[in-house]
Amino acid sequence: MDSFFTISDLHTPGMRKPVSWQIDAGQLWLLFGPSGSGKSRLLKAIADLIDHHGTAILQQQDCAKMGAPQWRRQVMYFPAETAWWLDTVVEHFEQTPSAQDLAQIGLPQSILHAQIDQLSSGEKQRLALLRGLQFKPKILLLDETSANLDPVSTLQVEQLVQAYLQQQQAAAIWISHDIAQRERLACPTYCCSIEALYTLEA
Ligand SMILES: Nc1ncnc2c1ncn2[C@@H]1O[C@H](COP(=O)(O)OP(=O)(O)OP(=O)(O)O)[C@@H](O)[C@H]1O
Repeated sequence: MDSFFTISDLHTPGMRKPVSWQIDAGQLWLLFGPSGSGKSRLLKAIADLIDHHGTAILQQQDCAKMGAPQWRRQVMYFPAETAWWLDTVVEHFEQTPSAQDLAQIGLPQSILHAQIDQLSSGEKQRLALLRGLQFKPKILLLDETSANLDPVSTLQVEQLVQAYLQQQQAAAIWISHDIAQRERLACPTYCCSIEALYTLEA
């Protein structure tokens, strides 16, 4: 049977070795490793945001044969530092999130009309996640998505991601330095150090 998502010999400057990886629908992988070891570069290469060698195939669709914007909507990178380009929160959404959508990640409805430059980094990370999920990506590439959050908000974000993966039969790679989070979210099979990926032969 064809695999859901396969990367083969993926390599870019900043990564020590090419990486190959097979990921099934519904899986949530926690990726960890020392600072500067290439975790973010790997996720950016998977999302086709930076020049790279190797292949990435999602449900038999080859990244190399697809336009970058279309690929990035399906294989979506959520950076640690979120990007905003308009004045207020609501202007960045295709569909205005409901009060319930916001409440599930601990945010009030009034935040929709807040100025972007008045938000904390943790508020921006949660809003960026909500915004990205509206595009229904099949692969979430989460770069320290809860690093700026308090414990309650962290749990809310974890629940949102887990529910999304089940509902949409999507998959995620989540970079996290938080050992407790790794234990909560991923059974050992789905927890992986970048060094282990580097040692696997393609
Ligand atoms: N354009 C580039 N060309 C070559 N190397 C780069 C480039 N950009 C970044 N690097 C280097 O790639 C290495 C890996 O960076 P990366 O951001 O992937 O690390 P990381 O594992 O995500 O670290 P952290 O946990 O601190 O976020 C770093 O040494 C960085 O300096």
